[in-house]
Amino acid sequence: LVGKTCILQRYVDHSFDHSYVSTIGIDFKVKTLHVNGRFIKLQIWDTAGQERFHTISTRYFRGAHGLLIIYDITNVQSFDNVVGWTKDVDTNAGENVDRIILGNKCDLEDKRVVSKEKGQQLAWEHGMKFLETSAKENINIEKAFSILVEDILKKNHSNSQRLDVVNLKKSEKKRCCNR
Ligand SMILES: Nc1nc2c(ncn2[C@@H]2O[C@H](COP(=O)(O)OP(=O)(O)OP(=O)(O)O)[C@@H](O)[C@H]2O)c(=O)[nH]1
Repeated sequence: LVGKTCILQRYVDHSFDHSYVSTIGIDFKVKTLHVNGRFIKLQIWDTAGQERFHTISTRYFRGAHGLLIIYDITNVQSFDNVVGWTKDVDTNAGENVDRIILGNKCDLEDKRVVSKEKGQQLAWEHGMKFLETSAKENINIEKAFSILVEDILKKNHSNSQRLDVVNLKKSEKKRCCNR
């Protein structure tokens, strides 16, 4: 519910849909970019936020070049869950995988419960980049992806035919006693 699907829709389809349809399992969209005279095909995976899909989601970011880890600035639980996700990412994604933390729904300033400083601090502690975004108002969505793509390209993936970017929506995850 942090807005993963909306962020992807805003970035790829340039639209925002108010109706909410929970992602089941996994979904992806493709976007082609023209960077430095080359065409880059981005495959962006949208993983389900619910705990019952956790294993699937984890499996999908193993092969990724970059990860967006997203919370909702109006939901403190989603922010706490990002901490859990960063650990999962450390375990399952390679060290070389570029990561960015996004605090989404920044248009809802009156409902904010997570300060921008808290988000920046968390990202800094994990050596990640950070942005506040709004899929609804189209704030920093393009920028988030272009920062990630730029970092990926810098990291010598330039010969790769395929760049997979996982849109990690872990933030709604509920921690379970047997994990
Ligand atoms: N105000 C505001 N609402 C947003 C924003 N992004 C998403 N939403 C709303 O938040 C709800 C959830 O959005 P989704 O993109 O479906 O969330 P999700 O993280 O993909 O959810 P799951 O697929 O269940 O994991 C929807 O009702 C959206 O309209 C935003 O930037 N601002």
